[in-house]
Amino acid sequence: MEGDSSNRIIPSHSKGLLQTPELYQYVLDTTVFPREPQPLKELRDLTANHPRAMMATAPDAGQFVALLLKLTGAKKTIELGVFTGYSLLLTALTIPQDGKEANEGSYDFAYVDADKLNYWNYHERLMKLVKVGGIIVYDNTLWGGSVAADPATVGHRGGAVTQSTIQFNKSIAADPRVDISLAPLGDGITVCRRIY
Ligand SMILES: C[S@@+](CC[C@H](N)C(=O)[O-])C[C@H]1O[C@@H](n2cnc3c(N)ncnc32)[C@H](O)[C@@H]1O
Repeated sequence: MEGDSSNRIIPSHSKGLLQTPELYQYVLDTTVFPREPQPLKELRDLTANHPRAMMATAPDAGQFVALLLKLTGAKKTIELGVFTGYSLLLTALTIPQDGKEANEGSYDFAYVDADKLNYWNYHERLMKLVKVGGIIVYDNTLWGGSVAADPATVGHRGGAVTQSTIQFNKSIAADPRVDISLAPLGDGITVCRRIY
């Protein structure tokens, strides 16, 4: 039957945000995996056997973060939430080797993928740590689509994290200190540029 999803194979990193699993697999196969550096591929393969493998940054979101790092020429970066280090390794592989110690107000780039209930606290702290013109990226800001789902159908990805993410998305949209874009890559990544 057309539109029947019962036989679909869900790509391992899919958070179900794209129209079909095949479309997500297409993005991975055509654009992401052919360009993924070998050490990242190996780390992703190792992480696939971890019981909490879904926590790793999705490779399509990671590719976008690497592009942002290059576009901004970031050298001083900070990351919150490491797990097996996919996003950390991609940052290390992408930024120049001459990174320097950073002080408050001098970070070029921050990547946040830690305690979802604390995203707004991280934001307030990072608004001091990241320089004006610097970038902050928040992962999982669509939280598996649950932010827009009927609360009755949200399941295990619902509850406190969904509510907190909904509030975070509202607050960041109303924050005049940052330019923003919520890119529907991976599990949703919100890119902020500090204005002042
Ligand atoms: C979603 S995973 C990060 C995945 C990582 N970006 C990657 O690509 O592998 C979240 C991580 O944040 C850590 N974490 C959770 N709460 C934290 C906190 N309050 N402070 C620091 N780390 C925290 C967890 O232990 C976990 O390692």
